[in-house]
Amino acid sequence: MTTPPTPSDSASLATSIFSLPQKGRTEAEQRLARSANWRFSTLCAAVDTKDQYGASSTPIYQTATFKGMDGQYDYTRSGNPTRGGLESHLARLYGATQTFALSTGMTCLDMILRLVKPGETILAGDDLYGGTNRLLTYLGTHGGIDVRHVDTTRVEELLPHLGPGNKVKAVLLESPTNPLLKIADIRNISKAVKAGSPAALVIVDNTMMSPYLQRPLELGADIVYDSATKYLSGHHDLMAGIIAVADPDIAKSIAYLINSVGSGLAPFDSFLLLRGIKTMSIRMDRQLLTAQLVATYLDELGFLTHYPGLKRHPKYDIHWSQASGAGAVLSFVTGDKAMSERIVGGTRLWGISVSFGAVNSLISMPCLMSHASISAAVRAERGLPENLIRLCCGIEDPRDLIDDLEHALLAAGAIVPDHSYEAVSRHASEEIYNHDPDAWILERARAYTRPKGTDMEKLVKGVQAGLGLGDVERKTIKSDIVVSAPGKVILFGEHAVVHGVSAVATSVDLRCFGVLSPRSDSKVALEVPDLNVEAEWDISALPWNLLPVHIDGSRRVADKELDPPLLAAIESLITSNDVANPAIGSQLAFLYLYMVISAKESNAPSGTFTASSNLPIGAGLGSSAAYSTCIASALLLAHNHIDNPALGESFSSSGPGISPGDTDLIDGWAFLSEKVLHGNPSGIDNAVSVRGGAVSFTRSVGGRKGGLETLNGFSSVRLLLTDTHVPRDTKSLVAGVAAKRLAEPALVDSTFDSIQSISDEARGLLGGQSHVGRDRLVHRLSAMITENHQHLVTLGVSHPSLEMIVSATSAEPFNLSTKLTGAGGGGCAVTLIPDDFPDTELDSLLSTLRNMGFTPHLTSLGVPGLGILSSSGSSASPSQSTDVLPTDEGNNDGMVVPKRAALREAGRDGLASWARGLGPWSYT
Ligand SMILES: N[C@@H](CCSC[C@H](N)C(=O)O)C(=O)O
Repeated sequence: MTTPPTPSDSASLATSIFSLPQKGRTEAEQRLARSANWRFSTLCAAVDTKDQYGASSTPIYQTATFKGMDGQYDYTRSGNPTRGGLESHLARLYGATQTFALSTGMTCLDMILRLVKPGETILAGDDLYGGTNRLLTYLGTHGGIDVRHVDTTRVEELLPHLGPGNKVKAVLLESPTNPLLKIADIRNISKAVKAGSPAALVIVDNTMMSPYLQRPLELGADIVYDSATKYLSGHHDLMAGIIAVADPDIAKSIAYLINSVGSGLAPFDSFLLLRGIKTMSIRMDRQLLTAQLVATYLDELGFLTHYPGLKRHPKYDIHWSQASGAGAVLSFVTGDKAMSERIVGGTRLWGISVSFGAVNSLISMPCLMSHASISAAVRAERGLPENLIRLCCGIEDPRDLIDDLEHALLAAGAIVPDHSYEAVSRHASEEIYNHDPDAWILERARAYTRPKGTDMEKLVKGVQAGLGLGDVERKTIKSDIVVSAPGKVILFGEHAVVHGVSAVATSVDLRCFGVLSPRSDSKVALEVPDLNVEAEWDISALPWNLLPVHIDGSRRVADKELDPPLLAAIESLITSNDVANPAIGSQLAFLYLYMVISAKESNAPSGTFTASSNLPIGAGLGSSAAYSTCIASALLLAHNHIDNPALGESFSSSGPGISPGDTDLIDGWAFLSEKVLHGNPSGIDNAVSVRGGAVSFTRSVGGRKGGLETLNGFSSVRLLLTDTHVPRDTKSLVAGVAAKRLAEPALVDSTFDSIQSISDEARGLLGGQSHVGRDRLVHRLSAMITENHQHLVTLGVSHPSLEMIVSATSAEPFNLSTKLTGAGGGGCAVTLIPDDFPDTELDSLLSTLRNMGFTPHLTSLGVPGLGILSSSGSSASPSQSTDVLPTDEGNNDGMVVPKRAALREAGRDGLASWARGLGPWSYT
């Protein structure tokens, strides 16, 4: 090979802190000689550290420059003692003359492939990591390099390319390949390349194995590289890559490139990597055992499973002749992409993520994630199944990992219980595991079988047969149904509303989001991560016999009242009947609506409802009504009781929407759910949540007529909602006002009259009848907010924390109007933000409030009500049940996360952008 000119400082890259200081040289050399006989795990842990203070772990030399003119180091791009220490340590692990630590595995490949010149040829595998394929494609299109993909599992496939006159400069191998775990015969390929193309370099991406399991330099390869982000570091907390070479000339060339480009690993990452390496062998020992169990389990269940630890792997013997373990990555085929997405979305312990080698286990669909940068056509050409699932085992207890996977396989309908299997007791199972994990896993797999056929109907029948359900036709939805609904603030009239005064409430742009996703195991499940709720029920175990009305078909119109015996029976299924506890209430309300809307068992669909909200819970902002609206609308959509905007079944000729009839229907069911949660709610919260905008509500008191009026003239206004975090007791605050009215009737009644006038004016302004301009509207609303707050102070329901917010916001330079909202006594305050309020002042107000210990949320009033994701619906294509989050590359290289999982993981602050990214929504 041609060696580029070697700069004098390149030598510093090839040196380590333990080998250099003259004082310790003899000692270091002695230790090196002794370490020649040490086994791998000893080598991992025995890091040779020399430093002036005797530090036991290699210090971090966090410096860019080094003083002096004749020292070993001058500049960290060229060499750094921490990186040098790491590289010396790694050289022993790889059996290399020299190793280099770089910023990523892909940087390693970039450096190595710079040794190939335009016009020369690279031979690479046809099953390989998507990022590698991307770089090779780039070199082919931009670097004038002839890149050829061949089946590297067959040495004879390479031979024609190595014939006379060939220009092969690099043969790039993965073994096992990513993600199909195919095996290349490194030893024989190296021999063939040396014979046919002596100038060519055999390069091995060893990431799947790490030097612990496979050392390709010993098999004849010229250059090995590893993504140290994986097993070497082991914790997914850094990115790094390692190049290992045997030939000093190749080492010089690589050193030259690394120094020229500046791709060496930073000191802190070098330190972290050095720390991770010490535990590599024990981590991997555990990971390998688990991978073997998982692969055996899937194989026994009848999935086509790729793992070189399985005896029936076509290259089992070759793999074990060149490696000492099968690794901790395996992949399997389900035959159905939608099913694979359900499996991936159904796991808890297995994290949905790219990469592998970390202590925590990961699950992914390569075609949608790590290999998405390879076009679908090329993937198909190379035989990479779209439904392939890749599993990367961590160090968790294998029993928990199998439990979790089994649960997801069952829920996805990928396996069904084998009815003929006689289960062993839990105790016996533990005994078997303790004595013989291989026998244990075979026993586990015997309990299930794969359903015959792949379509959903057959799967569901398989589940029913397995559960002995005879002819019960269990329904499921075909794809995710995604809904959202807003919370509310009472703008005017709280407390007075209890005594017959009108209240005005508007929707607020903080929302609950819900996804109803299909499953096919005859279960219904509820997940509300904000409340730590994760519950599932066998549909057949629900108290169907207690349903009050037995009619054909399911229920379209909501009952006016709850059915106490049914509610009590559902309560008994839930571990506690403390309805006031939102975690319990959420389950009760969901199951109640689920049963009553289904009306009979055979109508009840299998599914998982997942809800998460960015509304503070229990702060008087209508979080329960938003949740109720979500469950009601999702269940009604599942039964096709309301039109699905996704299917173009809209009422409006101008585009998809939710008809007034459907809006009323949803509101009725949301109100019933509110009754489950609150006993005797006014109905204003669900009305606002379903309809959005603003409503005026008058309670029927003392024979006077009450009612609800939609205020159509309300357009969105900015609002600051500030949570005091002071807990309050609504009941005692309401009782306090009633007691005050008894004690001071004249004062309280005149206060109520004033509040009624405010509500009347608000009704006029917001109802669209009075045609005032926008400025005047905001000005009047501000004045009425200040006035209404004073009345609430008179009623005795404010709190020092609320008064602090009122003073802070009304002070110069802000001059804003604030009132308490809801019950008062703590909870939230609302501040109207005029349209022309400067952003700089808003920022300063937000920090003022935060410094006072409050949490302000900037939001809008009068936003739309119930939303249904337009691309969701019971008849949509199953493949739409995942979200593709495009990367910055803007191609199809995206990360796909099942909607249910993405919702769980979005977190309070990420919900709104998650929802926006899903596609167009239809609103009431
Ligand atoms: N978006 C990334 C995906 C990284 S995949 C990382 C790893 N090699 C794996 O196989 O999981 C990219 O485009 O590179």
